[in-house]
Amino acid sequence: MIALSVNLNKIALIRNSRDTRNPDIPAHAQMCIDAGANGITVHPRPDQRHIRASDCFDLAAMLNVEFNIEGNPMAGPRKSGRDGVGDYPGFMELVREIRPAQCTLVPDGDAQLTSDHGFDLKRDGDTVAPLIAELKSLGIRTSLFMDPDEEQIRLAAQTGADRIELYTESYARAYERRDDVATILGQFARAAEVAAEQGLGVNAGHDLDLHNLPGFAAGVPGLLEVSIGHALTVDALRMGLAVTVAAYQRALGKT
Ligand SMILES: CC(=O)[C@@H](O)[C@H](O)COP(=O)(O)O
Ligand SMILES: NCC(=O)COP(=O)(O)O
Repeated sequence: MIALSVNLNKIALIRNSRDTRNPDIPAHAQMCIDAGANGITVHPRPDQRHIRASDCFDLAAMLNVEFNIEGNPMAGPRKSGRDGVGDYPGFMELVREIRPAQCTLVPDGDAQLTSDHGFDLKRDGDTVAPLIAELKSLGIRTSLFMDPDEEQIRLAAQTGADRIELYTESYARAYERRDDVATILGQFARAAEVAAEQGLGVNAGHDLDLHNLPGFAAGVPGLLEVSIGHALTVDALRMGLAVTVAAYQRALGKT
């Protein structure tokens, strides 16, 4: 069974466009859970453009499903600069305080529009490994955001991480273009096989949607979890959140 973890970033983006709590983040997390979501994912960025540190505490207080916090482990403290919005404590500090079920480390720069690459562990492996060890000592499952690159995935295993999250943008774009989907999907399937050989669990995410998800779920062996937010939120504008979450579960082959 592939777990569906709903990413709430874009619901928070709407909330931040007014000085209000509407849409209420914990309430929408609960709607996702009531509709069958297996987990909730957030990506608190230093500029708090969408998910804020305070949201992470609010969610941690009410979630009864797995909580996955994603972000750049090197992101330090940042003043919010906005009345009524708390400061960003730094990614690792936030995770240390909350101790979510899972933490997915993502090598994002502050200026990025969105996550757009996996780790280069040839360069950053020695930096990442002790952070992985600390998170595991806190009882947090660790995952590294990775491109479907066999060599990099082998390096991911050497960091001591529990899982990788395959960065699925290249698959989503190939699917849109209807261009060489089988070849790209084969790269992800091989990457998942290498991960499993290395003792790593396999998650996946970024630009997965109702159209490309069934093929990915069927084509990538041993997939444990997908985290989906952008397309799911857009679909929810059309179909409603509960109906949309159920549709994504069906796209994962669950009835
Ligand atoms: C790591 C990844 O691909 C997503 O989890 C990320 O959260 C997307 O971030 P935005 O929602 O800020 O685009
Ligand atoms: N890790 C991927 C995620 O949480 C959501 O990515 P997206 O569906 O918003 O592209």
